[in-house]
Amino acid sequence: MFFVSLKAENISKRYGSGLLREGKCIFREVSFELEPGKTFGLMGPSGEGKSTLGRIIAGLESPTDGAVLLNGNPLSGMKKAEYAAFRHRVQMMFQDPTDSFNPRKRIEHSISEVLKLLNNQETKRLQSTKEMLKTIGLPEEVLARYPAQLSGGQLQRLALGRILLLEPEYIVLDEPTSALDVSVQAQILHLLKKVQDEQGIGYLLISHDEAVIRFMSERIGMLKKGKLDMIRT
Ligand SMILES: Nc1ncnc2c1ncn2[C@@H]1O[C@H](COP(=O)(O)OP(=O)(O)OP(=O)(O)O)[C@@H](O)[C@H]1O
Repeated sequence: MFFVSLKAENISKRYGSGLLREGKCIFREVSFELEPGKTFGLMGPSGEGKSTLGRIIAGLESPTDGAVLLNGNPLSGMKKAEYAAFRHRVQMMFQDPTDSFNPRKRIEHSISEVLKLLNNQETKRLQSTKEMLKTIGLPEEVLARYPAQLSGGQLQRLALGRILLLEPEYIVLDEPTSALDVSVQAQILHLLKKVQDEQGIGYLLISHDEAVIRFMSERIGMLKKGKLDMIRT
């Protein structure tokens, strides 16, 4: 895989600003870089803007100032098709896996929706699904179940598996284990590490849990009082 860098450059975010109002500045001039196969851990107290920063680097929200750069190209200057490709390459995984699946549909439906987006043939779809289930360590029986018939850990594995079908280069993991029992948290973290080793995906890991961040991350930043301080470089 060739080196694809994803950078936040002097990002500031203000909510509620307009022509006449300054608004509330959440953070100011934050810069950091994600690299393939590595994890940047983002920690900090609640409400300091970790999730906002994650959404900005995933292209789901715009910064008030500064830029998100993919291989040096600003996201804000991308054409529609380029932006769609960016959104494919940079995925997001959330805290509560039950929110990631339609409760009224069997798991196989949610998985095949993603595969259809990729325009794969039926046989290729079947093969990708089987390989994905092997990677995340779940049996094929789960496909016939409804989300409520699976545990939080199993659903979070599937949420990751569904993202992996898109072959992303980066994943923003927003508190990926916070909704899970302690015993299951470690399994998910180990799975994330295994997948990263095998596929070279870069992670932005957001967590309020310092132990999780320290276990997973090559580099660590603390977002506090509107600033990002590097704790491990
Ligand atoms: N759309 C919005 N409009 C106005 N303010 C917002 C909006 N989204 C977030 N905020 C505010 O921005 C701040 C940062 O929120 P954010 O969720 O990014 O923090 P966080 O560090 O991820 O917190 P937590 O760990 O509790 O999720 C909060 O004060 C929040 O109220």
